[in-house]
Amino acid sequence: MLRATKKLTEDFAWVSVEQQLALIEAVKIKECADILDIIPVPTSVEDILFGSIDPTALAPSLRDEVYDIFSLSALLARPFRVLSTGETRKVLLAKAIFQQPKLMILDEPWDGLDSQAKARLANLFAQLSTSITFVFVLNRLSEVPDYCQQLILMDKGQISWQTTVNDNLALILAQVKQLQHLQQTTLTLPSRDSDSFAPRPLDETLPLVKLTNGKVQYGAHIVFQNLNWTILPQQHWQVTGPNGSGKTCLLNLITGDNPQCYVNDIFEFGFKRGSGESIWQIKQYIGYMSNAFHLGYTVNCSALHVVLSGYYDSVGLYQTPSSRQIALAKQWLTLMALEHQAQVPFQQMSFGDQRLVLIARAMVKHPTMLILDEPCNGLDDINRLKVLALIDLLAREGSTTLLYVNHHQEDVIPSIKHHLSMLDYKV
Ligand SMILES: Nc1ncnc2c1ncn2[C@@H]1O[C@H](COP(=O)(O)OP(=O)(O)OP(=O)(O)O)[C@@H](O)[C@H]1O
Repeated sequence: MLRATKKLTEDFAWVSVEQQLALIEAVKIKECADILDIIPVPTSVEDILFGSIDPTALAPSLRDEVYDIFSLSALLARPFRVLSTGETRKVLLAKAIFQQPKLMILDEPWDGLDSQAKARLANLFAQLSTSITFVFVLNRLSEVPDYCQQLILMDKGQISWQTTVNDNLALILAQVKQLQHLQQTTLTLPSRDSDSFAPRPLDETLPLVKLTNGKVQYGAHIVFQNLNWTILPQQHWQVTGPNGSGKTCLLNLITGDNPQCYVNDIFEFGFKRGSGESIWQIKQYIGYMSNAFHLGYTVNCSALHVVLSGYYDSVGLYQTPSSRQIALAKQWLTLMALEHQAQVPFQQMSFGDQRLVLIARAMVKHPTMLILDEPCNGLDDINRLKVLALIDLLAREGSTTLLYVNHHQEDVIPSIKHHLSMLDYKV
């Protein structure tokens, strides 16, 4: 048994969100000062990459290309646990490539990667496909690489269909497009709960958010600076920028989850930040969903309770919802085709189903501001299109302002007409 395990680790590399989570958790435990009772030395990116791999054993051309694709030189000395979602994914992918396995299993490898890294990595995989066997686990049919020879469709834990990839792929894509069209034409949003406290801005004529000379800095590393951003009610924005450019930091200034909101000049929802308001006074205006939020939603209540927690901005449900709220939350689950899983513990659901539940949670109160940071990661084609259509419906309804971060160019939300590029604020 031991021999089999050892052989596997040499010949086999696996990249998935579960691996990403496990590594983050392992580093957190290793660095937990409460357990160690000493000041821990942070685990650097270099430790993660070359803990079990000898860098001198790598072909220089491969090493240089991977360094270049993922901008690794700038990351090597950084503590692993402070990396952005996309940077963490890049480290995992680089480690898998450096392992030089015979078999590489890549579960949604592109999720979270910026478009430049994605395109270059796809090229590298195409080159490596002559010497490595790849198994891609993908939700988007459009992402199936053309060197894949077999396509397997899974349904409810079973192989439902298997085919050789040739013209079939074009046929399947056409069918999916038809289904997407059907999905979009029949969608309606569950209504708002008029009895629950659904705050609107104190003064509708003022901007919802005004950030003046915004800056986020960690030690000597200035993530962005001189960022001026005014968001008016009903002005929907897309925020773009490469991995690590500060999109999440910026949005977390608004939600209050980044402590640097107190050293920035931020006016939002009628409050000047740092003038005695509580974080909950801010959060009541906001519906929020991000990769980090998903990974941090570790409470194991039912899917229905997760949706209901959106009314209270809590992680887990600690208040008694009204029968109207329960009925509306059930409607959201039905809309996501998850009504049969209402009582299923959240942690037992698939990653994609969890994602749908958390998106419903973010939208359930028809918030004043809906902040969605890469909401569609882990969703299959049909659910992705459905979610994008729902977000657009909510934006068009007229009481929600949308802030949207996304790396996939095809995931367009028609209502969004404004664009903030983090590249304009790079130092
Ligand atoms: N607590 C922290 N300490 C040090 N650096 C941090 C901390 N939090 C974030 N950073 C750094 O700030 C930079 C911006 O991170 P952020 O998560 O905002 O990037 P992003 O644009 O959202 O990236 P991605 O597209 O990968 O999600 C990253 O380089 C990250 O390493």
